[in-house]
Amino acid sequence: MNITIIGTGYVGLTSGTCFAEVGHNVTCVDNNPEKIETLLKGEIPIYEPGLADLVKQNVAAGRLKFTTSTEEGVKNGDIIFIAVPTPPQADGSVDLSFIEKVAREIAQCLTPEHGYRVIVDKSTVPVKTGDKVEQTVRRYAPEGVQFGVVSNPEFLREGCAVDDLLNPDRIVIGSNDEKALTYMHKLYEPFVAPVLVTDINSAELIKHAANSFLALKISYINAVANICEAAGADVEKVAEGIGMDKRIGRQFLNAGLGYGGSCFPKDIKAFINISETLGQPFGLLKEVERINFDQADRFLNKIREKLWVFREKKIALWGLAFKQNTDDVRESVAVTLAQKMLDEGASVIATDPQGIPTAKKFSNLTGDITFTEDMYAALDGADALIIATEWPQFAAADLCEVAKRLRTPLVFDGRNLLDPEDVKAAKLEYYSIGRPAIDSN
Ligand SMILES: NC(=O)c1ccc[n+]([C@@H]2O[C@H](COP(=O)([O-])OP(=O)(O)OC[C@H]3O[C@@H](n4cnc5c(N)ncnc54)[C@H](O)[C@@H]3O)[C@@H](O)[C@H]2O)c1
Ligand SMILES: O=c1ccn([C@@H]2O[C@H](COP(=O)(O)OP(=O)(O)O[C@H]3O[C@H](CO)[C@@H](O)[C@H](O)[C@H]3O)[C@@H](O)[C@H]2O)c(=O)[nH]1
Repeated sequence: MNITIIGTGYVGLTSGTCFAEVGHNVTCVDNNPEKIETLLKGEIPIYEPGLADLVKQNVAAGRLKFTTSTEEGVKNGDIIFIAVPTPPQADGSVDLSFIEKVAREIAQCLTPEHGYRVIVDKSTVPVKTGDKVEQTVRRYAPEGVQFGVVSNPEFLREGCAVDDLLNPDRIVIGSNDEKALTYMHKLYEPFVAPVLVTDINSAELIKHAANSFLALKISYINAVANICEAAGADVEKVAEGIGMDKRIGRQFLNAGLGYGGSCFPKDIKAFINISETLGQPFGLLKEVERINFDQADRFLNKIREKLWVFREKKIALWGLAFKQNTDDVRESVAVTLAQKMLDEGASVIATDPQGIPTAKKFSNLTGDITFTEDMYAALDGADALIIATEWPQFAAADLCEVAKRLRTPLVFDGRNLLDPEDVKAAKLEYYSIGRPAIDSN
């Protein structure tokens, strides 16, 4: 089929490439000329494992194209996806101006000669946005244009997006238009995954409800971790014990510094706002947020307690990305921690396998911060090591080397990555989340 994706960011580029990979002809549109230029040169603007090769292969096969022209995209695509940002506003509500603009642009490019078109929203949007998209396209399109509107929320995780797209747990298709549904079934035919068809409002709600539930699991285990700390129990054992119940499951029960990234913080805020707007306030989610934001402060207090003050302290920071296997630093807890320590006068030397260029470009860190590619060099002469992102490289660190390089063998592990037995063998003083502290003696 001929597919167009408007918005070639994390979601647009990875999903467009995966649609091409299963045999569709895909045109990816973006209004950022720099991004399209990079892609046309054969480079990709983000780090996502496996994506660069897939882009190259599908461009070479003639199935994947990039352009800045929405007109060209609309001409090429029987199915037109919208994958533009839906950022939060100050009150938590969603800024839908990017969606509205694209809906208008699509409408103005459509002609009756194009025949029937399906307009699919893949961005994460508040329930009832589909209605607005339909009204807007209807209002701005020339008379005689035929189209259907679909909500097809995206559930990919950064860092494993290609696999999530090619082998999804489920595909959710929401539409009240039978013809649009036929197109969508054909589009997803090459995928071996259950397809759930719903009305458009339910599909939109599924996305916010799913992200909120995952965030709730994280805050739940973090609250349990704090109880474990007070009681001298081990949250890792507790999570294992809870997670062995198939009804609960072990995933998303990793205690730590809490959730960050471009999705959970904004989507939980949005769902709180949506529920209030609909007159059904979702107080539970406010508590999820509170627990999450307190996690980083609790961790900082733990560090302050040992270092006394940050001023004139050199801190080695392992992690800048909001999670492992990505270069994305949007709403990264690691970056928040770094800024708070810098504000209190620490000098920070940070490392991350992929996040250094993005942190330099986007995170606006101010103060005495330097970066190094070498995770061990970051430790030289530092007063403490802080682990803030769950990269496997950090989990597999040579802890004797860590102890040798630090000025004082103090380690604060915000992601519970290190094995307590290895920590003891390396004679480190060690503090993590919801697990007993380990003394260096
Ligand atoms: N990042 C994720 O892991 C993820 C996963 C699932 C859903 N989502 C949702 O998908 C949506 C997009 O997220 P993202 O992370 O891909 O954002 P992004 O910022 O990485 O990409 C969005 C792209 O849209 C482009 N754009 C904006 N306005 C445009 C216009 N008028 N015409 C053409 N291009 C335009 C931007 O230049 C940018 O490249 C959001 O609603 C987000 O919540 C994101
Ligand atoms: O047990 C866990 C799992 C995750 N996290 C943190 O939670 C955040 C989000 O992680 P993850 O969900 O793996 O990454 P995202 O790429 O943000 O993916 C989420 O957000 C996307 C955008 O909406 C959805 O598509 C995905 O299904 C959803 O998992 C990160 O800061 C992680 O460090 C924890 O603290 N503990």
